[in-house]
Amino acid sequence: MSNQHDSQHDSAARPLVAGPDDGPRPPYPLRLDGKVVKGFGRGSSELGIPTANIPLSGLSVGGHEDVDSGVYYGWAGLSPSKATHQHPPQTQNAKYSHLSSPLQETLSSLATEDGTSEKGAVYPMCMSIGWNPFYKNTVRSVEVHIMHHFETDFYGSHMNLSILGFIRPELDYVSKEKLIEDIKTDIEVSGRSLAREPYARLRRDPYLLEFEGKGEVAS
Ligand SMILES: Cc1cc2nc3c(=O)[nH]c(=O)nc-3n(C[C@H](O)[C@H](O)[C@H](O)COP(=O)(O)O)c2cc1C
Ligand SMILES: Nc1ncnc2c1ncn2[C@@H]1O[C@H](COP(=O)(O)OP(=O)(O)O)[C@@H](O)[C@H]1O
Repeated sequence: MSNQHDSQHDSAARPLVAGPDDGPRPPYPLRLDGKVVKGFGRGSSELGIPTANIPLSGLSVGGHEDVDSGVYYGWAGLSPSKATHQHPPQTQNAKYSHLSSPLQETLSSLATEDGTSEKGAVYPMCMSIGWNPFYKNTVRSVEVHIMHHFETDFYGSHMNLSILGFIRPELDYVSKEKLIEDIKTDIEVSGRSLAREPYARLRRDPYLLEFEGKGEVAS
């Protein structure tokens, strides 16, 4: 059944954190991984929100084929590449200027903390698993928006994901603008949810930087 959001829908009325404050409860963290592959090319060009896709098989690698479709938040580890070696300026989160200033600070600190090393880098992320009802996709996809400004793309990198909570089911929308508004709220919810200490500390989960034996590493 399709859940179409009507014109009464108000992103501003949504709760701004998801999941219990004392930390993720089973089945979280959910771990999955895969190589970053091409999607449908709509994320950056149509929505202004790039999403790194991993093959659907990433769900079965983690044993999570049955995971509900929807929007989730957590941490993403990226294998070393030109993208992870850049040291962008402080203004890197200018793209989040629509968000409240406490949240911009949270995102900024989450993005610049010692998450980068020669082993790769760990970033806050917000992701969608599903059929993208707005676009009526015929295949399920796993798409990750990393809350960080990259100077280059990173197709071919390996991405390790630790999902810490569920935000909402996937929905259909009356317009592209409504979809974008909800994704921006998802990004805000993810930043606030991950900033809580029991979630923030899971950024150091060693799994996030384990890439050996998981396929080629991008140059
Ligand atoms: C946080 C987040 C939430 C999303 N929520 C929905 C949704 O509720 N409904 C939907 O149809 N698509 C949703 N999408 C998927 C976008 O439609 C998708 O990223 C877009 O189609 C770009 O796809 P592409 O990268 O394969 O080109 C969401 C994406 C993200 C990153
Ligand atoms: N912040 C980001 N989050 C996710 N992907 C990003 C980000 N910045 C750059 N990228 C790059 O952009 C690509 C996604 O772009 P997008 O327009 O959604 O195209 P497609 O869906 O065809 O892969 C990712 O695979 C990645 O290489």
